[in-house]
Amino acid sequence: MSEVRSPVESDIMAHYSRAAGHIGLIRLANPPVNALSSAVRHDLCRALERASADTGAKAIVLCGENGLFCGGADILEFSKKTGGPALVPLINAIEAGEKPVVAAIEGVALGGGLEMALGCHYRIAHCQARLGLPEVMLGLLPGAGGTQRLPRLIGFPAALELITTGRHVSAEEALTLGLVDQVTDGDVQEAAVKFAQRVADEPLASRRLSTWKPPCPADLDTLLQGALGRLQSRARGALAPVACVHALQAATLPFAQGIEKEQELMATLFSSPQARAMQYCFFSQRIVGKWSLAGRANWKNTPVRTVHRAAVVGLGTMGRGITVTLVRAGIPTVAMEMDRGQLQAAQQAVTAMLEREATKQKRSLDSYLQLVQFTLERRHLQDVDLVIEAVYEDLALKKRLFSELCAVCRPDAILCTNTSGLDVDVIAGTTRRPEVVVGMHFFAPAHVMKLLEVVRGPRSSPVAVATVVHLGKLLGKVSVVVGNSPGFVGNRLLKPYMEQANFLLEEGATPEQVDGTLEEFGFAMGIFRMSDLSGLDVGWRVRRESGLTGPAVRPEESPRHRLGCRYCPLADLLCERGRLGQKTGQGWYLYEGPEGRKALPDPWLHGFLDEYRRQHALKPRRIDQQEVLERCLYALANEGFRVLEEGVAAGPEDIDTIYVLGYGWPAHMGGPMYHVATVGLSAVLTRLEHFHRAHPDVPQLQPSALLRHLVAQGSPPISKWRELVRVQRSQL
Ligand SMILES: CCCCCCCC/C=C\C/C=C/C(=O)SCCNC(=O)CCNC(=O)[C@H](O)C(C)(C)COP(=O)(O)OP(=O)(O)OC[C@H]1O[C@@H](n2cnc3c(N)ncnc32)[C@H](O)[C@@H]1OP(=O)(O)O
Repeated sequence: MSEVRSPVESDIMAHYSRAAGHIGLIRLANPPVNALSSAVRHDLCRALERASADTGAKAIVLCGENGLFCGGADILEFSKKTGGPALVPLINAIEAGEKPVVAAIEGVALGGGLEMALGCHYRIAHCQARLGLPEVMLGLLPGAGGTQRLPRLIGFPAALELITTGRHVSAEEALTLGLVDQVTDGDVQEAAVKFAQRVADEPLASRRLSTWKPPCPADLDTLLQGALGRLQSRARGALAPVACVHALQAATLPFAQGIEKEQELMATLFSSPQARAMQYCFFSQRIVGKWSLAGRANWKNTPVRTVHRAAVVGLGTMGRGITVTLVRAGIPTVAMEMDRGQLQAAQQAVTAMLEREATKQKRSLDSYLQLVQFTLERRHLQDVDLVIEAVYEDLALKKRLFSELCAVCRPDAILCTNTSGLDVDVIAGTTRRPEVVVGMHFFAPAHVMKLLEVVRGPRSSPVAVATVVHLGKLLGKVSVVVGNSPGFVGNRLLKPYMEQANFLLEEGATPEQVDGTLEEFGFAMGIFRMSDLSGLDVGWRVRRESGLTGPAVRPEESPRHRLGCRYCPLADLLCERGRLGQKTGQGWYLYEGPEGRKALPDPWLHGFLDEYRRQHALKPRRIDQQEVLERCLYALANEGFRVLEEGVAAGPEDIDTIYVLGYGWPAHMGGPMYHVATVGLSAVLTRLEHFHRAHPDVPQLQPSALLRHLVAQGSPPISKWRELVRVQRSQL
């Protein structure tokens, strides 16, 4: 492809040149993702003017540099007042132009990027490209005509699904949906130029989506009402998905009216606290990738080892999910068990999971199965680059296993433990190579949940940490590097949160009341429903091992106190009665039977709570929603400040990412640290002081030193905490 570029044009962010065969070429050049910043929009307007004035160009190809079409509007600009041409009229101008415009999509076309492509008259995609309207994930809607053009092009049902989930689709799926006109596995710009030459003289009128009548299904109202109902119950107070449906509803109106409605809805979302919170989440998930260790090693200067072959040892629920995750990412994996019966059961389960995956990805099951080797034999671990241990959460067992792994694996093999809170350094200490040992804490179900806590032990090498973080990215996870503290970050913060919920039961609340309040706040699941789902025995075992309950407790000790601090034995009492949660059909709730899913209020439990309060002379009182939220969430965030003080997490973004991706904290509320920053640190401090005065035997309610310090500093914005904490720690 020949093109003429002047030196001046090479400096601008959307520049115009001429490709072969009378085709004008506009290239977006705003690395890393060609976001449509005000400067890009400005230059794009100029480039369009030049292209339409160029009498030598019969058609135009619009493409992006850096192997990527466009990542959408510049999210950084959302919190600033920026000028530049607005996107809606710009896209309207592309569509209204007299020359056909062909979008050449490679890499991604997302958000405003895809909306711009929808304003083009044709779309050609590279086979590896991904397309989507993910604005809902940022608390917004596709407000550059996307809610109006997409249903006109692909119909309401598909548009509704794409816009309300923000899901990216592959080029192949985009072709099936009619979202693109052609897919190529060659050079997409060359294909687009050839395509543009072919269509240069075709009439344009029928290619302008704004003139199309949307294909309205007879049951459109039912479809949209059904979606609204589902979203309102699932999105738990999130505004954006609901606004997306309303905007789509307006696509039945003439285009100009539909756009007006879209803009009106966008304006309310754009300035909403929810959108700010979700955009904070977006950037937090990128900030956590920029880890650094105590020395000078960090994400930029540390080499990564390629994992050509991995192994998973222990094929229970977690091990199976981890195996599927590795295989799905194309990594040859040894899947090992110690017991033949267990291995057979795991092989069946993993095969069934991979079969579902193959159907979803339109791939053959064999292409997955050939990547996995099920085995009972240790010798198959000899040539792997990385092992993930996923055996039962028992320190002695893990220690034994790691000393065996050290003997059998290559000296440079990285040895990871999927413990959810045990001391990674103690495990590492059983090997001769503690530097290759790293924690890799997956969340259940491991093949679904996006979060990975990467636990750096004090002796983990930077290369081992970097390799595990990189592997996490290949597996589609967001890795957060955390310190080796009991429970790491996620489970450590869960403890005070759970404790407060339990204390509230002693004081007069019911599980339904606490969960209802948390779910109304936006949690996918209240704390008691979540405990029932994970199994009450998990925490019971930890408490027995740490001597908080069970035979180690001295008989003279009060059941409601341990080591001078308040203790609530309610969960232990349920476990002693065999009420372990969903798996036994009874826990904090009643289920239709063992493994039942629907949590029903349990009259027995209510009677049990009454009796417990009587026995312990606890006078039940009315507890309002505000107290439930403040006690549970402030205690959790207070522990978050301690975790920051101790350097177990590098910044509030790390904690918030962990809670949003791993613990069902609603993204539209930002995360626990973002939440307290929004409430106001001074107000949170006052409430914690109040609660601690009322409950002096609960140390978790005592405000942390960092919280006090931040308040004393005038409550700086959350974006400044990371640096403040880093400086404070470096002075210790
Ligand atoms: C009063 C009414 C006012 C109305 C005003 C209306 C204005 C808006 C009009 C229309 C609506 C359009 C809205 C949008 O388009 S919103 C944006 C939609 N796009 C996205 O959500 C895409 C977000 N990006 C991604 O998903 C990924 O970054 C990726 C798939 C593009 C690339 O992934 P990967 O290779 O893994 O790289 P990173 O994620 O690490 O990103 C690299 C780097 O780039 C930054 N970045 C990515 N996308 C954007 C963006 N859209 N804007 C700004 N910056 C972006 C990212 O933060 C990383 O930065 P770094 O950490 O500093 O390196």
